[in-house]
Amino acid sequence: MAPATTTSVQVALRIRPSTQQDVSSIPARFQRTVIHPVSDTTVSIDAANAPAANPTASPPSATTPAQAKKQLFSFDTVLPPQSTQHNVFSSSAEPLIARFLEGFNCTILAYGQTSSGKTYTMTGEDLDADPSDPNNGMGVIPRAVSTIFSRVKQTRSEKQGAWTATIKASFVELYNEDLIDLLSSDDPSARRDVQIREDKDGHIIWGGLREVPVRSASEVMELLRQGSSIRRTNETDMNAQSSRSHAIFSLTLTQKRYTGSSLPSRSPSPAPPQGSPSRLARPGSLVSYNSPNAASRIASPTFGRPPTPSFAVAMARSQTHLRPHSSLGHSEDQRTVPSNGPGEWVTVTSKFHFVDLAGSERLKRTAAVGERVKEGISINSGLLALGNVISALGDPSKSKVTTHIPYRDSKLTRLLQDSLGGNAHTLMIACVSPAERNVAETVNTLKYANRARNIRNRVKVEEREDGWDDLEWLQTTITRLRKELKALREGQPSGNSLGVLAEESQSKASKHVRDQFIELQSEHEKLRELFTERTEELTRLRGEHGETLRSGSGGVAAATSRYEEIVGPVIEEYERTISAMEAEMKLNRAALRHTNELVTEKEEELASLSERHATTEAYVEELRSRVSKLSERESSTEAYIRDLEEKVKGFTSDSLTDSESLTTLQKELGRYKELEGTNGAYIMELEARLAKTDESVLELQQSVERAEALAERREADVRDLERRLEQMTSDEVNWRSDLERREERVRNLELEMEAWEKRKEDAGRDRERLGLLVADVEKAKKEIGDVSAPLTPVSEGGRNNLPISQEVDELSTLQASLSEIQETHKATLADLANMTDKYRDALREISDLAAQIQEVKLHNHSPAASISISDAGDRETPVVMPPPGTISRRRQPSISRSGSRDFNAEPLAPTVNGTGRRPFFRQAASAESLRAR
Ligand SMILES: Nc1ncnc2c1ncn2[C@@H]1O[C@H](COP(=O)(O)OP(=O)(O)OP(=O)(O)O)[C@@H](O)[C@H]1O
Repeated sequence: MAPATTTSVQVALRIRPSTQQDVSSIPARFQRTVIHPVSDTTVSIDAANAPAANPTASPPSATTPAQAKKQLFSFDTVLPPQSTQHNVFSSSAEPLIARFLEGFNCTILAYGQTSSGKTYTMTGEDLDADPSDPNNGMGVIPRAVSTIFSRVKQTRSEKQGAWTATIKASFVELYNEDLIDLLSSDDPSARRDVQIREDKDGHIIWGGLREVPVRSASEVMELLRQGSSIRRTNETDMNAQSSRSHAIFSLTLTQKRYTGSSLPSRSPSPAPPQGSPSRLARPGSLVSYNSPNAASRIASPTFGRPPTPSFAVAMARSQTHLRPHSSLGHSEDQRTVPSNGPGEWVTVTSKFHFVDLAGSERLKRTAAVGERVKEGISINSGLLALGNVISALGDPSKSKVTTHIPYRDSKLTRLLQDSLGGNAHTLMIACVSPAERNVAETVNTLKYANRARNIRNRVKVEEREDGWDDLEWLQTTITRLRKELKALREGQPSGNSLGVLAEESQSKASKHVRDQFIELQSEHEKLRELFTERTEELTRLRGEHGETLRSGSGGVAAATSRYEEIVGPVIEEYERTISAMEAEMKLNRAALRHTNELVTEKEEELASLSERHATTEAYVEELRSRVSKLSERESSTEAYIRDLEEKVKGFTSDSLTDSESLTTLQKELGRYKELEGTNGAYIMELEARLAKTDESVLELQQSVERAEALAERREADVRDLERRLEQMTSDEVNWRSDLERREERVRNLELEMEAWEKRKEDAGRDRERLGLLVADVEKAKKEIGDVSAPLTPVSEGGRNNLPISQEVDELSTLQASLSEIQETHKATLADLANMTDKYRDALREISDLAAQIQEVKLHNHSPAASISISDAGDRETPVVMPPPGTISRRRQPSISRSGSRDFNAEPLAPTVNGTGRRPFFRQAASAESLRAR
């Protein structure tokens, strides 16, 4: 078996984009993005508002003092919000598929708060889409399934008959601490629970789970759809379709690999016979590679657990002379197969778990009530246990002192035991939301995910001999081996049994040695016979030789030479034969030694088998003793019950005879009942108080929410007022400059007006003068009339002395000066009219200005203006309150009857120098009338 290697849990961080639900459910001021990718492996989070999630948590990997609230976290991959589903799969999940096909167990685990995108990442959208299309919404599971099937197909065609694979799928959910089979064909009410057990090697077994053989990706999608439709989901305030359970979708890949150089001549594994061949074989051991449709409910082994073969499979193996390689202690890679020798079929089983956890949630934020509360508590407690396991495994400071990993604290951690710190390549995809509202949960997720990177798993491909867990098979094998050992010790082959042993347990080489040994033994026998024969002949010859010696010493020399002639070659041959025999004996001894070694090896194997058998027996014994203890306990309980019954009987008979004690007891009973009644009332009262407290908590929650909403509205109002204030401040500046400009113009106009008044006074004086002139002219005209009427007497009387022509001259002179004065008067009147027009224009302009000033005043006296003024405070002098005596006071218009502003009205027309405007208007009017005349 290949040695285990150490590998770290890989962690990818996925930041989801902002969703429609975020926009509608999170107040605008909390929608700000707080997490930002800094590089392909690092993110920074603005955790200013995040409460300390876990005071014992290790500090993040790097935090600069300058950014006390900005924290940096590092991961193996960071996937920004714009990452597509295809990006996520190819950058983090795809590399695991090669490991899975090599025979390693793998796990992909989606972790994060509710609504952070776990289900979207694992399952995604539209399972019927094309998995090779990088632009659709398919998640990690469908893409992985499709890739696995296409690679299996490719390997099958590459290796032809030397490789087979079968895939099975299972789907389980953990809901409120109950494990539910999502692919079970049973009626929901009769559905059997899935149990978690542990085998003697500490591997976790999921008992009673249905595993469905699958032959194509589309079959898997169908199962995925089927299971997902039953999985518990519900709407919460944070997610329209929130998973209310942890779900694990698993694929089990069983590969049969042929290790020989040439193609095998038979199928990898004979189909087991019908029926139950083994007393202890579980249904899981009845794996039929030829009947993929036969979905079986099995005691599904999790990571690292080999399949349990049936006795029939084991027997079939022994009949085909295959020795399980694992019993030789070889791994597949280390195995040395003779280049032209026969190969072996090796079974490798690996599991791929896809885990979609339910998200952690704050019950207040999800607005959970009733059943949702129970679900939320169960989800959170499972995740808390998971967090503790991650902390114990991944916190460097803790891992030094902690040896106990709290896997048993929840079913979730029991299920994931092999994936966290066990035999599996594990990838955690930590999902987070970008919104500020979720920053506390996001920081928590980042901390745990960061810590998970420190978890070390020990991974290996499990290739254990089929049958090690099959007690009946082990017992049969031990019995057979014992027989064979006995036969070997006695040196006589034991028919079929030895033949089976030789074929099963010895290599070709040892068989060859044994054959040679037998051959040599027979040869040795033959030589021994020859040796005896020759020795007899030698003895006879020696006897003959002695007789010859005795009969005559003369022929000694001749006899000796004759003896040497006859015996010499025989002795030489003997010597040769003996040395050859000695060499063969040496060989035989070596062969025997080798055989002895094999026997020793076999004995050791037998000893280890016996040991395991003993362990198994001890286990069985322990179970038996437990059973007997239980039955003992049961019998003692029964005895106790009988005893109690006897006592009750006795008590009844006693009570019949002793009516007093019965009465006392009845009284006592009555008292107890009373007490019970009081207690019941008290409990009810307590419950009512509890309900009230719940109600008030609810009310409190509602009022907090209302207050929050109100605060939000107020904030919006304040923002609006601030905006208006700014607008008014800028308006105020414009108005101020405009006003100053206009005041300047008014001042100029008033100066002009003064000049005109002066000119008007001059014109008045001119008019007076003209009036005098006109009177003179009138008088002159009269005089002329008087003169011209009694023309003759005049020529006779006192004035009669002036010549008429002289008076006529005088008159014409007067008329000429009159007409001249009239001309001047006309010109003056024209000037005056002109001036009056200008003055009216000026008045109109003043009227406009006054109206504008009034508007400004009205603005400045409105509440907003008050705020503005009070806010402006000592910065500026308010525009609406000019100092007394300035020109603006003079320009205040009064409201005439018609509603229009009347600038001729006296109170509104004081002049700068204190004189009223009325005389001026009257003068203007008289000038006007004069002109009209
Ligand atoms: N990367 C993404 N791109 C677009 N939408 C996403 C993304 N991730 C998640 N969403 C959307 O966000 C919403 C919540 O996602 P999802 O249901 O996967 O969250 P969850 O973590 O599984 O939640 P829960 O734990 O409550 O089940 C879904 O509407 C989903 O479509």
